[in-house]
Amino acid sequence: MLVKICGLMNKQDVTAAVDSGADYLGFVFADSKRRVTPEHAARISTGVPEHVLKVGVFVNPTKEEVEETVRVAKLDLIQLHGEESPKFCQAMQKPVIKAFSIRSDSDINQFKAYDVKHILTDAPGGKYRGGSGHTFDWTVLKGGSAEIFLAGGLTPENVSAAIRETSPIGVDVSSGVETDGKKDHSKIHAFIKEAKRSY
Ligand SMILES: O=C(O)c1ccccc1NCC(=O)[C@H](O)[C@H](O)COP(=O)(O)O
Repeated sequence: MLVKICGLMNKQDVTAAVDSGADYLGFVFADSKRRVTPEHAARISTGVPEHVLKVGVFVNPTKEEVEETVRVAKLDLIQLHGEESPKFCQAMQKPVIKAFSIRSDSDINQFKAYDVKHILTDAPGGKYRGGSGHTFDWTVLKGGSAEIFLAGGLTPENVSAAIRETSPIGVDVSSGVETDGKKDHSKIHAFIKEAKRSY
């Protein structure tokens, strides 16, 4: 089970995620309370072991913006969280995680047009496009055949049930490992332990 800890904003939180066994680290470059600059992401992820991959999260970016951010922040993957087309995803220089907001069964039909590394399913955003801390109806994923990365309102308490119900290839979390809006190292540790145990 792959685990992505998203919305990392400082070195201590990056270290806690790595030491707890995270596979992917997410840095948000879109409009968000968790937004970081490419330079800051580069600074706080210096020294991360090579097997832990750095993911840049974007919403409807330009190709140039992604390329510059990949270069400065030394990203390994690109997460596209807006209405990016299959063609745009194809044009990326790094493997793509394409995120979809899931409102109903029909949303899963969009997946097949995308030839990407991972499909990530998330709850519809609120003020921002992601990181809302809300879950969506996991039963809609039962009709799909794609291997998905599950996100949206996951916590150390519900991740095990979420994995059982949806059999994802990976799980992604941001709000559920925070206390009072800040990453909580004991929650990061508990989340990763539960996710890896539930596999
Ligand atoms: O996390 C954000 O603030 C964010 C803002 C804009 C676009 C995407 C964003 N996050 C992307 C993620 O991968 C989150 O981990 C995902 O939406 C799940 O968030 P949460 O429900 O808070 O666990």
